[in-house]
Amino acid sequence: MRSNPDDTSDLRPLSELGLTARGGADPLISGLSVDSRGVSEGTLFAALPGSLVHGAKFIPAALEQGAVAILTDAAGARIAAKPLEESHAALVIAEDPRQALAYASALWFGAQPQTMVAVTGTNGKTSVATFVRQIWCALGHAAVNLGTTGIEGAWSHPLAHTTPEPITLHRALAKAAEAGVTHAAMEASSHGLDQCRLDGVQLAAAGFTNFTQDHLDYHETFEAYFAAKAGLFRRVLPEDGVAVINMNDPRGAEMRAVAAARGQEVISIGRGLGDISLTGQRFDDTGQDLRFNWHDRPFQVRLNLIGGFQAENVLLACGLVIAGGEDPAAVFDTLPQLTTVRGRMQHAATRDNGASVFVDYAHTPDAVATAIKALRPHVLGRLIAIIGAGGDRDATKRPLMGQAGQDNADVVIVTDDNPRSEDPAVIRAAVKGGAPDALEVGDRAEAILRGVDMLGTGDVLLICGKGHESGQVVGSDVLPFDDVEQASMAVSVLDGKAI
Ligand SMILES: CC(=O)N[C@H]1[C@@H](OP(=O)(O)OP(=O)(O)OC[C@H]2O[C@@H](n3ccc(=O)[nH]c3=O)[C@H](O)[C@@H]2O)O[C@H](CO)[C@@H](O)[C@@H]1O[C@H](C)C(=O)N[C@@H](C)C(=O)N[C@H](CCC(=O)O)C(=O)O
Ligand SMILES: Nc1ncnc2c1ncn2[C@@H]1O[C@H](COP(=O)(O)OP(=O)(O)OP(=O)(O)O)[C@@H](O)[C@H]1O
Ligand SMILES: N[C@H](CCC[C@H](N)C(=O)O)C(=O)O
Ligand SMILES: [Mg+2]
Repeated sequence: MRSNPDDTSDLRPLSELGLTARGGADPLISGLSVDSRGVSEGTLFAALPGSLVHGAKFIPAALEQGAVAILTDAAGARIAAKPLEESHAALVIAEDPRQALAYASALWFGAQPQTMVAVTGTNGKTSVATFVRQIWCALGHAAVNLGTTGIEGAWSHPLAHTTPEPITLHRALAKAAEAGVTHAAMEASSHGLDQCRLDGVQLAAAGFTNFTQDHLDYHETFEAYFAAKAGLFRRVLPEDGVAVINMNDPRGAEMRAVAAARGQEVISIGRGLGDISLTGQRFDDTGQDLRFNWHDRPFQVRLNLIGGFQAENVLLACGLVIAGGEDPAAVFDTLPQLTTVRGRMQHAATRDNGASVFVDYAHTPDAVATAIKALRPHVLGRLIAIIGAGGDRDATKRPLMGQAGQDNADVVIVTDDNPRSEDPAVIRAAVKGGAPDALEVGDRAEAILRGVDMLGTGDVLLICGKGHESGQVVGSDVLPFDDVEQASMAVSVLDGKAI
């Protein structure tokens, strides 16, 4: 184990990273990098096949900056054949250099929290990982969750990606372990799985929430998207690991079969079925009461969380914690202590007339439908939904998100959500394609103000899409923007209070 994950004075031979170079070369390595711009004297440069360019194109630059070893694939070795031949750098050719990098990063940084679990699925990963961390903390463990909202809990650290690339991931895990973190729950995004970013993590258990449309811009087909997610059980979770599967999802049985084929123990979750079987759910203003069975033993608990789907996420989280070795009854005892995940069905503000505003991270068609339906039992009057879709992301989901709004809400307002490099009007038009009756208000702050202004007694406004996010990405600028803040400002302005 490295005493300091950032200490590059600690040189180690390439062979200690599980890598074998051509001709038996075994140089001392000072650090790892996937980007030539991060290479310095003694670095192992991983020249990875990219979506835009092959990293091998940057091998000459990496060699010039002092790289002593290159990890790439056969295509990369061909691209940089000449500069490699002229250099003394060790060359490691791997069939899958991304996976080789993941294993090497795990060995380089060494320490990981002792008990780690991962969760995949189109929606619910952040929620499940956060609940797992909350349960572990309530049981007295030093625990973190790692994903879209960064690393949170007993140790915190910001992250740019839901599943960071292996060097960033293992550096963070080593630092967390160093700080005393013993338990970690991480999100396994489909991009992360497809690129083997978490293949070096030692998992005790892995969970599957659900499978619906997202990220077809990257995976292209539903089957490729499912195969990426199935990689968590097919490849990353070891045979003695436990798979925790939501059997209510239409693809749950298929995912269970993937796990069973590896000989993994399965804990199944479902409504009226499975090892943890949800048998009753009663909603009120501040949350819900749940009844469920753990095998044949019934439990009844209070959940201070809004949204029926959060019960599924919580029970999946329980399955993961139990799979990690905790006593089931002790796990279920902690559930009344669970708190709202930031930006997921978060209560943001209340108007003087009693109408409420909620903020939720629904950014897929299924999530929009699920979130609106989840609020319905809490709404006496009209349910108004604000919807937008991100630029430079799966364009085919846009009309489906609009339609999910139109089918389930009483009023829909279509607005902007991170247009990135695209023309926001084009994105809004696509969303409106599925919600022809929607009101279109491009400026998100104005959309929120208009939505709050519509609220009569008993009405609820649901602001979808940005959840915990703190910025609106327009072009390459990130403009400060927070839905919760905007909602409470709108309420203050309209109810005549000082801001
Ligand atoms: C689409 C995607 O996932 N891309 C990832 C991929 O980059 P790429 O294949 O596009 O890279 P490229 O630009 O073609 O370059 C190829 C290689 O050359 C290297 N390079 C490039 C330029 C240079 O000067 N020198 C150099 O060495 C790059 O570091 C790269 O390794 O490999 C890179 C290195 O491993 C990743 O950093 C990068 O993630 C980018 C930044 C990204 O935005 N990914 C997003 C879409 C993502 O992963 N999102 C998911 C969220 C999913 C969810 O919502 O559930 C996530 O887990 O965060
Ligand atoms: N079990 C679920 N079933 C359906 N929809 C859900 C479920 N859990 C959460 N959602 C919806 O998905 C949204 C995002 O939830 P969460 O952030 O937990 O998902 P995620 O999988 O981490 O998303 P991302 O892909 O951005 O990382 C929520 O705000 C809610 O609208
Ligand atoms: N992890 C998701 C987040 C989407 C959030 C939404 N606000 C958007 O920008 O589309 C993605 O990158 O697809
Ligand atoms: Mg997430």
